[in-house]
Amino acid sequence: MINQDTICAVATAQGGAIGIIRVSGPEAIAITSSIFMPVQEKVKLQEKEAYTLTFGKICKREEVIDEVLVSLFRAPHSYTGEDSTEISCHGSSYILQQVMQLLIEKGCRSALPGEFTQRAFLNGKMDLSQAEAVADLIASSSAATHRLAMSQMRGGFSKELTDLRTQLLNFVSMVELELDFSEEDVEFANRDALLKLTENIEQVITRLADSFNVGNAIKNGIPVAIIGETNAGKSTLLNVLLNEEKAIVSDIHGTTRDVIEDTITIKGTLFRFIDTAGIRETHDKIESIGIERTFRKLDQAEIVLCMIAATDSHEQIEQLAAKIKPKCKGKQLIMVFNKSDLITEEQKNDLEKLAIKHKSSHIFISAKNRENTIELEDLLVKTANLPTVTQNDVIVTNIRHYEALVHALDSIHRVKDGLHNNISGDFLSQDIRECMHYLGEITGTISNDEILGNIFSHFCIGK
Ligand SMILES: Nc1nc2c(c(=O)[nH]1)N(C=O)[C@@H](CNc1ccc(C(=O)N[C@@H](CCC(=O)O)C(=O)O)cc1)CN2
Ligand SMILES: Nc1nc2c(ncn2[C@@H]2O[C@H](COP(=O)(O)OP(=O)(O)OP(=O)(O)O)[C@@H](O)[C@H]2O)c(=O)[nH]1
Ligand SMILES: [K+]
Ligand SMILES: [Mg+2]
Repeated sequence: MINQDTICAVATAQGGAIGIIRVSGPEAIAITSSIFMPVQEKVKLQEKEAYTLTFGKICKREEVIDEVLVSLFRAPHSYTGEDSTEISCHGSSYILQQVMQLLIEKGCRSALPGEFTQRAFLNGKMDLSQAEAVADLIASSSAATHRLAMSQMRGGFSKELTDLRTQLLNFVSMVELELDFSEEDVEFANRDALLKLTENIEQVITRLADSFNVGNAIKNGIPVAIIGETNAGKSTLLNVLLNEEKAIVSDIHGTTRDVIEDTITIKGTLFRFIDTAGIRETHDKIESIGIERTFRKLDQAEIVLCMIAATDSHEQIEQLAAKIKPKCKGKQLIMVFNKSDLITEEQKNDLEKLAIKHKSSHIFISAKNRENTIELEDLLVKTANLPTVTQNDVIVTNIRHYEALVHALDSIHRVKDGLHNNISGDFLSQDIRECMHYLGEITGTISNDEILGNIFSHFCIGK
């Protein structure tokens, strides 16, 4: 047994009708029993079977704190793999604190964030990527994020990586066996078969690493930067898209100085809208810093809304386009002509020609009057073009996993090059071992306290 402490925590959010306290560890049942009196007095909690529910009361000296239900789990058949109980109380924070205090008096310790799930991991109930998916599942707020987290929690990702690792292990064992017979110049590991396997592994890892683009977009939102000259109406548009007065709007040029961002789901796609400081020549020090940030955000965006007041002169528009277009390579650029309420049909046709000349998709809106803004939203969803995911898709959503995959890919490339160049077995085995190491980091076969601490400390208490 790795954990000798018995831990307890409130597992439910405040404000509900019922509040649940979770207890887990070797003394979980004995300690719970010591503060709990079953209504049927002959019954003893310690003697009850696993997966049963017992009704009774919890008293502090003479005073009844609450009437509760206690559920019972016996190791290894529980979430943590340890003996566990759950005490369902009425959802008063006073009651829950009183029960927690009693448990602690009898020898429990308050659980750290994520400690139940950490124990589940340490007791082999799940691997590390599955444990991380538990946190994602709790945080999921859309069908897509739910599907990704559910697929990862149920082990789709783990299975794929474990399979790869097993293949590599078989492969490296043979190479290392050859090293033992180095005098005799034998070849147990058929180099052609190895090369084929390497190419296969390279393909799988590449696919997984590439899926991070989609995974990250689904989980954190597709970054959309709203860029343009001062007073183009960027902040007005942000507020319309978010349906909230998030940014200050005024007729003063240079109102927005710092980057303002927030996410919202439009037709099932999560977007992260980023309002930026308007671009203009300025001697104002703070505004200049804001404009620098604008360009940095432009860098991170996948979609760029280049906002232009339709009332601006052609020359001004050309200048802006010249400044922004070169910075949008590999991004989707949409020219948004705002304030179309202020222009004539003729002016509109002129601008249309300009947009066609620049070969970029464009739209006319009036942010202030909310004209055509729904069409802009539709255009955004179409431009984002996110694939719909199912629970069977294996998609990387976690930056830690992505980084490990990039390292693994690097090592597998070296293996491949090594095979092509006929390098010696000991170098080959070193590169294979390295690849295995990085894959093992994802599932937690390889882990250290720092990594674990970092992961579980971001969980909520009681999970
Ligand atoms: N009340 C309550 N609800 C909950 C949880 C919980 O711990 N308590 N969960 C927790 O987050 C989730 C459910 N997860 C769980 C996973 C495994 C086991 C469990 O007892 N597993 C045993 C038996 C499996 C079997 O019957 O085959 C095992 O793994 O051996 C319990 C809960 C969501 N809802
Ligand atoms: N007529 C008209 N006015 C608009 C429209 N959209 C925004 N405005 C006005 O234009 C002015 C500037 O709007 P903002 O949203 O602050 O512009 P911005 O691009 O964020 O400006 P900076 O933050 O200074 O770069 C405000 O007075 C808005 O009310 C529109 O569609 N039509
Ligand atoms: K402004
Ligand atoms: Mg603004």
